[in-house]
Amino acid sequence: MASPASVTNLGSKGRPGPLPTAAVRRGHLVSRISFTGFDGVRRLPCAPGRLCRCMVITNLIEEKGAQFSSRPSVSVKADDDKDLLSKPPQRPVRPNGPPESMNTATTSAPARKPAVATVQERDKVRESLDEVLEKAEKLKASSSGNGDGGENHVLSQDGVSKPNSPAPMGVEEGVHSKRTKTLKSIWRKGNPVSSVHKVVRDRPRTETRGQSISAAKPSVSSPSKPVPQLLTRPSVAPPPRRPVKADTSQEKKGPILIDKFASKRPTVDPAVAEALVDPVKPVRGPPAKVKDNRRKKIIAPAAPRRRMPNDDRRSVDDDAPVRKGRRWNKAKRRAARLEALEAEEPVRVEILEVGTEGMDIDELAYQLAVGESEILRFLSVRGAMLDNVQTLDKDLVKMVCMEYEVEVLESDPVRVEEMAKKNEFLDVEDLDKLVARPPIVTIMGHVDHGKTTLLDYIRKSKVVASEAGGITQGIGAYQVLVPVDGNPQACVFLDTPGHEAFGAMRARGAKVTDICIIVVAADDGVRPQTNEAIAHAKAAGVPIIIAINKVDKEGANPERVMQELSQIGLMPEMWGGDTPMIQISALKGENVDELLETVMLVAELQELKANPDRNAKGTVIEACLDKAKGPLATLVVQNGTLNKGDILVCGEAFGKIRAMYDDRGSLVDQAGPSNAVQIIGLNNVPLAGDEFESVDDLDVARERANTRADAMRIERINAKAGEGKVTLSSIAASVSSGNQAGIDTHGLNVILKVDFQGSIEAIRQAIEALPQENVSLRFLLQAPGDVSVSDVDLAVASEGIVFGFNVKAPGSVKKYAKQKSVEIRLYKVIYDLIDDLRNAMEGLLDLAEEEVPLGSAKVRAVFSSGSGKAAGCMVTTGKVVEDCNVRVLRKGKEVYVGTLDSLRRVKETVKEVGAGLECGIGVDDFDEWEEGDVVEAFNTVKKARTLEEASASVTAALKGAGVQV
Ligand SMILES: Nc1nc2c(ncn2[C@@H]2O[C@H](COP(=O)(O)OP(=O)(O)OP(=O)(O)O)[C@@H](O)[C@H]2O)c(=O)[nH]1
Repeated sequence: MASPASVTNLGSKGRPGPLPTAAVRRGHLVSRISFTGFDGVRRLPCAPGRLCRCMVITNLIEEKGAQFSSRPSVSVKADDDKDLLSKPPQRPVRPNGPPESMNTATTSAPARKPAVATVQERDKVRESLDEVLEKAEKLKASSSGNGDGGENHVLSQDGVSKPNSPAPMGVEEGVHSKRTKTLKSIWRKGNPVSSVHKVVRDRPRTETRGQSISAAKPSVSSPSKPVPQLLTRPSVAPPPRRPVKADTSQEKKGPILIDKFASKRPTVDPAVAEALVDPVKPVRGPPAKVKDNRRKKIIAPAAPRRRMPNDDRRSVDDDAPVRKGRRWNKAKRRAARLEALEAEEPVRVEILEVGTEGMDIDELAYQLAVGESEILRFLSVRGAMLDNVQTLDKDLVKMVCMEYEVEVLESDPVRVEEMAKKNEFLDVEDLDKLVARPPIVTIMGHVDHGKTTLLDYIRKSKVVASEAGGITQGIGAYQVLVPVDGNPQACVFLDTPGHEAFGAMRARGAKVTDICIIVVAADDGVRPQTNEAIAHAKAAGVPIIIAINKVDKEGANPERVMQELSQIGLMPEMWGGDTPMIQISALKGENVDELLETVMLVAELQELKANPDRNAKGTVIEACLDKAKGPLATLVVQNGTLNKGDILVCGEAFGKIRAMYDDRGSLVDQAGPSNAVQIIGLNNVPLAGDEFESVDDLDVARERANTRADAMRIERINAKAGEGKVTLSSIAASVSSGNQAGIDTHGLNVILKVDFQGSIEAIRQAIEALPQENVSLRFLLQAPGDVSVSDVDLAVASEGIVFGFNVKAPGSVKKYAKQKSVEIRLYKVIYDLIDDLRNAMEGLLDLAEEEVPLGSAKVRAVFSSGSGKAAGCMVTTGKVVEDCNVRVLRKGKEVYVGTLDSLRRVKETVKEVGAGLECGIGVDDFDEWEEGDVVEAFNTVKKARTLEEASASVTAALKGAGVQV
């Protein structure tokens, strides 16, 4: 939109030039320019009425020395001060054009009339202008008070009016928010933040559609400065904010001399002038249309003035009168911001800062200056399925950035103190006494993927030769020395408890560890237990290092493994993620050193610390009952120092340490942080995963152990008794409600006591071979140690059976069990235990009915017999016997199954009829005999089923019920 300032500086050819002062004086200029253009050919792309009024008011204000530009005046006048639009003070000016032109209802015709400036009329004009001036001053005062749209402008050094509000008109706010974002997320290598701004601001801008008056303001007010991107559309040049005269004190009010207007004219910015004459932005639509729109508004001034963002575009494109003030509502500002963002020409950043929450795809695309679809395509090639995903997690962002060679900075480095506080083994008092400790590493993974081979290789290659032979295999942990920068550093590896049905124990193992190596065979890929191991490690918040093993094998495909892992949230470092993945051959020892170095690097980043000068705390990683030594427990010290003679509480067990052995089987007196030792002296066998702590005296230890034992007992009884996992049989039960033949479901609660923790795994593995579709086993407790009274209590509460393997049940416990009618079964051989368990499970199964065929007969005639009908048959095979079951088949299809009620031969009732003889057969509830039917005679017997047979019948029954199995 053109403005008074720009108009007054344009010559008749559209170039800057002097304003015809005389015409202004006569009040002609505005109307002439507005409606016929400067030279009578070219029309201004601006609403004439608004233009005229702007000019008059602006110049009046300038004359009065007001310190605000034309914008607030126009804004308030146009929108808020209806008086000015309709009240008489403007009327007297009407013949001269400008004021009248504000009233759109009367604009066009009078504007074309040449005005006759009589003295009287001029006086009237002066009077009316006085009034206008007063109003302008009032409005100025009010606008400066509420800040509404009429942004306060202050004079800069060079006399250029600049907004002193941070975001006066929305678009500037958009710029502001953009800058904030830039600050937060964009960093450029070697550049300070301020230069980042500069880079962003200086980059080339494209034109912005729908640019509003305020959007263009800065380009006018400081044309020599870099133009913010969204402030650039010359063809929709906003009203230039002309510099207001520097010395414009309110007090300096002189008489209003219209003649002065010309001399006060500011010089026009050439860019603005060009914008105004720029032919690429022609006026859209005739002025009359604009006038009509405005007329509507005047007719209904009370109508809501809220406008949609699109209206901006239309009004700017049409060069309709600029709406200001509160019409610049939030929606409008947002629309302007969005448009500006759309129109920006993105420049790829060099460094991108990303938080843990990741980043929206559109934001990432913007920062990388690529299309969203390109990013999505790239990710889908990498195997990431992102349907309906709006936000990429940190790893995906890194991966994409790596592709575009953009460095990623993580915005939230975890401070060691925070980590320390998170670790439950550290107390607040420890924080200022922390020293570095070796990492504790666990190796997990799917069966046969090479865990043991890797552990063996590490053990053989990294334990000092003289010590290797002395390592006690049973301790479940050993320490190796890994050279880091030439210095051997300690690293503790835990023997993992295996996998299969041992999820809970593994979860405990992962909790103890600082780093988890997950072994994935390159020829097999991610398997169920790989997922399980990853889940445990993630749940425990343990960093994961992937060892892609067996790369030496034919068919090895490490890329596929990486792709599979990336799909479950582990993005390889080499793809921009943060999960180290090392390709190794555990068998040949290839790259195992690199794996260990990575372990140490990750450990270093974790800044693992502990306070050795305090009582010991840690976790039991293995426990067993030794016939000679009594309960044995392997402990990992996670904080403090454990000493021989310390009194420990260890889950439900307690006692004084009588002896301590390290991983080489040597007696030791002390174990510091991260050390694993085997101890003797507990009163009972603790559970792997139990936490331990050294306390001051035995009484405290006993009390705490008993409290814990009670709590655990109640927990087991309440939480576990009667609880079964969802199995096929439970589904079957719910589907069939017992109506389907062959489905019978049962649960067997088991309390398993063993000599070693490792035996549990062996027994569980063997038990897994038993089909459990019909009888599900619920292990309420599986622990090392002799059978105790509390085990019997648990069996009572859950109606379970106590199985003991290589353990004893003291006489008092046996007596107690007898009183409570609890069965204790003790075994020395694992297969005996399994066989008995199988028998117990099969004993719960319903007996199956089995058919025994007798013979068959063919129906030759049908005749009446009493109230019903009977079939005259010839026995073709076997025999038909009294009271047997019969099945009637017609053309191969079964039409009846039931029991034979009468069997006759020549009117005589007989017990059986053999092959080759005729007989009469009658069935009570079946009369629809037909010649040619086949009668099959059979008996049924009840038979015990094996678990496998029961399982097969369940499967068949489920299929019959339409359940997919
Ligand atoms: N070719 C090749 N074979 C390997 C490699 N690592 C392990 N194996 C073989 O894979 C098989 C299983 O290895 P283990 O180390 O027992 O696997 P595991 O994961 O410990 O198995 P479980 O203890 O049963 O869970 C063995 O026959 C190993 O010799 C390797 O890097 N290359």
